[in-house]
Amino acid sequence: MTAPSFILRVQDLAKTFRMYHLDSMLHAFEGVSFDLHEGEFLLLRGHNGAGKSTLLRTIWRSYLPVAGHVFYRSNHGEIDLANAADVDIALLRREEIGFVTQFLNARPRVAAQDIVAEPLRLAGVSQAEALDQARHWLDQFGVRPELWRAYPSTFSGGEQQKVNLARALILPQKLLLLDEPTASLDAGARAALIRRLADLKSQGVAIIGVFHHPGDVATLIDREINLSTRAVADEENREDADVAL
Ligand SMILES: Nc1ncnc2c1ncn2[C@@H]1O[C@H](COP(=O)(O)OP(=O)(O)OP(=O)(O)O)[C@@H](O)[C@H]1O
Repeated sequence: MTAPSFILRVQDLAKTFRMYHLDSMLHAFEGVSFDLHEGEFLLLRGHNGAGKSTLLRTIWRSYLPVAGHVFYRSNHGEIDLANAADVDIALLRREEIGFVTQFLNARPRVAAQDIVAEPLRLAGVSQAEALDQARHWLDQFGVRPELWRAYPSTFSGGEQQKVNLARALILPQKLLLLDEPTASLDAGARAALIRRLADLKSQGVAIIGVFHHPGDVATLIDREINLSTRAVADEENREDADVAL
């Protein structure tokens, strides 16, 4: 049987930060390689400072790596995210790759429901339908109806996070990067998030996530990479893991 082709192939990826004020370099991670396929859920583990967030941000291309490749099979063809033009990265972020952090980038005077509906509007969904779905997801994540038309800049940390998740997960993407998305969520919202991730995974969305309480997503995990020990674990067959760190 031929192995399914990858969505993401990370090859010998390394990120170093230059600490100008100290005139020194800090190695966040190096030699990271793995493949990710449709519908796979990869958990990133490691101690504080092991490089988990930095790896996600490098794949998302907030950071440029100092070495390696991030081959991504987009709907427009294969592209190396490590070397792609900013304009291509912007397009992929709009259409195919999602990134959820614990922090909402709240824009002034934009209502919660409009923030959540925006990805659907950009995808051509009508205003009425997009708002309907936005309210559905705000409700699923436990945002009170009286807040739907309010501005999230004044929301609590957990409420902002719920708006963030509703927006990020409203439209299935090919690749989803999650940086501690459960950090400030209550139990109800955590359960809603896990249900939504299971649903997206079954639709073929490939997911890479960092979770401080991985037990939350235990049922979804296919593979793990530990950036502290460079160990790789494959749920099904450790010997056959196509991950080489
Ligand atoms: N912009 C930056 N400039 C300089 N150093 C940075 C920068 N971002 C991260 N680092 C350093 O890179 C290392 C990895 O940080 P990172 O945030 O990726 O770790 P992490 O594994 O996500 O940690 P945690 O579990 O604490 O969130 C840390 O030592 C951090 O200080």
